[in-house]
Amino acid sequence: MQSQTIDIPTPRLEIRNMRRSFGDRRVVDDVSLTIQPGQVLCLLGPSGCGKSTTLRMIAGVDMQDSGEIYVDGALICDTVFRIPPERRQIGLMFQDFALFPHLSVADNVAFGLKGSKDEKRARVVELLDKVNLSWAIDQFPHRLSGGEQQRIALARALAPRPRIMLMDEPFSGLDNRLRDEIRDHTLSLLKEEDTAVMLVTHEPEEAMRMADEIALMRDGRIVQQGAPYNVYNKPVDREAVAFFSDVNVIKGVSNGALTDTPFGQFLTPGLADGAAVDIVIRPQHLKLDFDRKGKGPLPTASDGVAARGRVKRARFMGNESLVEFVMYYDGSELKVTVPNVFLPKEGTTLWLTMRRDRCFVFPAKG
Ligand SMILES: Nc1ncnc2c1ncn2[C@@H]1O[C@H](COP(=O)(O)OP(=O)(O)OP(=O)(O)O)[C@@H](O)[C@H]1O
Repeated sequence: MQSQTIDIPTPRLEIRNMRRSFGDRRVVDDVSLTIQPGQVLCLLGPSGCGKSTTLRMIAGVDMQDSGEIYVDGALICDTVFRIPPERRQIGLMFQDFALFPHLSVADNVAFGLKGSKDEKRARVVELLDKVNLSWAIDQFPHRLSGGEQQRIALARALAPRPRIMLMDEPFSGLDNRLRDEIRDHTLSLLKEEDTAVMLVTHEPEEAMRMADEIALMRDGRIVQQGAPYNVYNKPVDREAVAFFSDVNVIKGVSNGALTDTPFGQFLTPGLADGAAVDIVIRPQHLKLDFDRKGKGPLPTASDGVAARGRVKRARFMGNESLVEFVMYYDGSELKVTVPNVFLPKEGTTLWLTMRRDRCFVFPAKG
């Protein structure tokens, strides 16, 4: 019988079982990740969960208590062996990207480059062209806008052709108007250069926009990892749902693998009788319909189940309206977001329709 070999590409970056404590507090707890060339992995999590510490250890400016770091399959750091930061071929970009104020744009971009004067100049010209700032080659940083300085910092970080790019909230200093444009441009440039990217952010929207893969971090651990679609649509727990958007939590108690809710009975298999249940749904996944003399919509099975609620408050939020309800069934409160302007009066009765496949069922914590 012939044996088959499966060709698994060597990751550009692999970290295994990384741990780091400060005092008796473990801030990075057994973190393992891989990134392929040309792939963007977003390390996403709330402030203080250990993202930057993870990044600093990979960059070599902090040292893990245990764990290993490999680049293209070769060990670059464990607790005994350590290649210094400047020899790791890792590019860094932080929110405070600090260009050298006394150097021209050309000299800033050429700063980490080796080779002849002509070779350096050619690379500077190539990169400034890629970030659409060829015209600024002889300018000094203070003459440029925040967005332009950020693009120069990107060119500087990419100039030595790093094998890996580590980015810590690199866009958070930019105003909203610029941010999306610069994010998209940065992303396409990083892909073009085939760099493996680890981007640290606490903003789910940024991670969804930039990432091929999201690693969701909480209290020093990776709690979930996958493509943005999967992390958003198959969250591991209630906190993971809530990290991406506002949520409604319908509380219930499982009995005979069923839980009563304003929307009828829900299947809650695998839960013991008497177990507390959280049924979680995002406000944008509830649909609204008008009340017709006490009667609501007649949804098909795929539309879900309808229940009556009374408007408690409605607010216009810019792109959408947020309507808060008190449910007739049990007085529980639910929020619904509706595109554009929809501001029903307080006390109006409306029907909410909930699709079961949009809900997440978790055992309640605590
Ligand atoms: N050198 C240090 N000494 C002591 N504690 C530290 C040190 N560096 C980080 N910490 C603590 O470790 C925890 C994780 O910090 P880290 O900067 O990795 O979090 P983060 O997820 O990047 O947060 P943020 O998004 O706010 O930057 C924090 O509570 C921080 O105060």
